[in-house]
Amino acid sequence: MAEYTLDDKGSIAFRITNGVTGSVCKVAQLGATVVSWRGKGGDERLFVSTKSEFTKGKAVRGGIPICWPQFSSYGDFPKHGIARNNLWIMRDVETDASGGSVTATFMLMDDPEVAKHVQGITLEYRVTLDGEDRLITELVARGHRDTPLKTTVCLHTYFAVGDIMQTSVVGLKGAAFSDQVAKEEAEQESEELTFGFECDRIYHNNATETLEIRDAKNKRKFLVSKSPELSDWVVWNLWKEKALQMADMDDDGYSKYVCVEPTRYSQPAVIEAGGEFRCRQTIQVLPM
Ligand SMILES: O=P(O)(O)OC[C@H]1O[C@@H](O)[C@H](O)[C@@H](O)[C@@H]1O
Repeated sequence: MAEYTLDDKGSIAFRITNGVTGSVCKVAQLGATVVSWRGKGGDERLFVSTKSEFTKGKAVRGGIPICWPQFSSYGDFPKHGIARNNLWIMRDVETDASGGSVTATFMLMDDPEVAKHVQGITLEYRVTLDGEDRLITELVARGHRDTPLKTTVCLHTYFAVGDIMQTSVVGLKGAAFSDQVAKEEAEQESEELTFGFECDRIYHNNATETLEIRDAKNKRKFLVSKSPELSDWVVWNLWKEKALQMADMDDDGYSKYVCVEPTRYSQPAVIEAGGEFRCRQTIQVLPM
């Protein structure tokens, strides 16, 4: 089931409910950003800063912003692209009675702001609450233009954690990464990546399909998986000092989230005329 609702700042959002599992998510019209995902018991799984503005032209600070057609500032598009801060429409909702899943499909609205940056691409986003209480988000970009478009992409998920000091990311031991804070290449030595500092890392060309986020304070763990089209993992927490400087982040916001982001960065995707690019993340929450 899906219904219109308002997000926290009074702008339009869509509430999607899975009647079988009891899970509910909320997708803002702004950026088709999934801004809430709760299980049957009401536990919130995504972090959203209370200072998020929810206005066109600005991304939501939290949830799952879609960074497309560019990850970060690496290219000619605005930082993290134009999908996250423009308006989307909900196209339809399908319920798969046998599998117990519900999928809402969103389309990026073709308005002048979008057309100013990229033309001849249809962008579709499918948000599924499946029968096993998983959240699946899939982005599909279809080309109908004469020239191919080179893109990078990132599903920039802010996971809600009880305390960042009791949080770790597991599955990256031995992985090479670009440290965007120290501006150097490094390799992860430990089994668990723990926090206590500004962390901004691109684990490039990393084929690990699933990472585990241990949220010890909430006694739960997230399993986050990426489809093979997403070649990289990004892990980001801005930490104390930068949280104070960031206008749309709560002062203590850094302690309540970790971003683990399935990303396509190392080798940009090329969308040919008549072709498409598809990528997906799947998230599950388990007790710990
Ligand atoms: O402030 P923004 O544009 O939402 O970006 C947040 C962060 O997003 C991460 O993906 C980047 O690796 C960081 O470098 C960046 O700071």
